[in-house]
Amino acid sequence: MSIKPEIRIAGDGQAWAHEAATFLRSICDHAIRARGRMLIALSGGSTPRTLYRTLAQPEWKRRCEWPRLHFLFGDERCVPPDHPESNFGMADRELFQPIGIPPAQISRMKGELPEPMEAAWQYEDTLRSLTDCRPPDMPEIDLILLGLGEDGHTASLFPGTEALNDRSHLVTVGRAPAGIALRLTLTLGVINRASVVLFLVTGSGKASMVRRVVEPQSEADRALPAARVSPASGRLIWMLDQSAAAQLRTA
Ligand SMILES: O=C(O)[C@H](O)[C@@H](O)[C@H](O)[C@H](O)COP(=O)(O)O
Repeated sequence: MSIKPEIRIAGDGQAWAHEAATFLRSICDHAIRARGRMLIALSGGSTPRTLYRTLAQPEWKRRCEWPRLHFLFGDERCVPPDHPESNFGMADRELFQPIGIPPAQISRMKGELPEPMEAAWQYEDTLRSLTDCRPPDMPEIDLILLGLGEDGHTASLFPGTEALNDRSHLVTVGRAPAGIALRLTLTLGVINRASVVLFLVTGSGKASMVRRVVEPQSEADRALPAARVSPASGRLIWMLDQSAAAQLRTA
């Protein structure tokens, strides 16, 4: 049973980035008040980069309790951290360095390891250690940021791949049809255990896929990776700009 998503629509461009940053801070403040600290898994891609740049601006830097946050990643390309395609590398340039987040507050996926499954196992250990969670229980991440690909992928869970149906790992190796093929990714089990999942999607190019995922009309729609994100006891929120929301019927 899929939970009902919360749809938030902001103006295009900087208006969306400001609304997304304001909403993200409210989620962080709530989690920090409840638990004293917050585990947040970052997404890669160009959409979140706009948000990270906004959060790194002076008027935002002082508005978040950064020392209370511990940064994880939803996925990572199998490349070194200084590679231009590295999700950690992008977050480090756009968010961690400008704000001064210390390495002790960051747990990155080691995309540089020669054996990707070894990197996946190491990250599983990191997740379990940070959440003090033993098998068979599923670690609970406070907030997972996700993007949406035009093919309906999210994190590095691509349509028709084994990673999408991996139920025996917390972290697995995904295969992308283009670009860097091998990628480390959280599995749906971990994503759907999160307290809050926040999709960040902008641009008219995503509008038809947003409608298919948010308002599925067929089994094919419901089988899309992003459509299978449905936190069992958490919140599912879509932070859209007007262009990406243009084909939604119910918003
Ligand atoms: O590593 C990545 O790139 C992300 O995990 C990926 O799932 C991304 O969110 C989508 O491909 C959307 O990317 P854009 O935000 O660049 O459109």
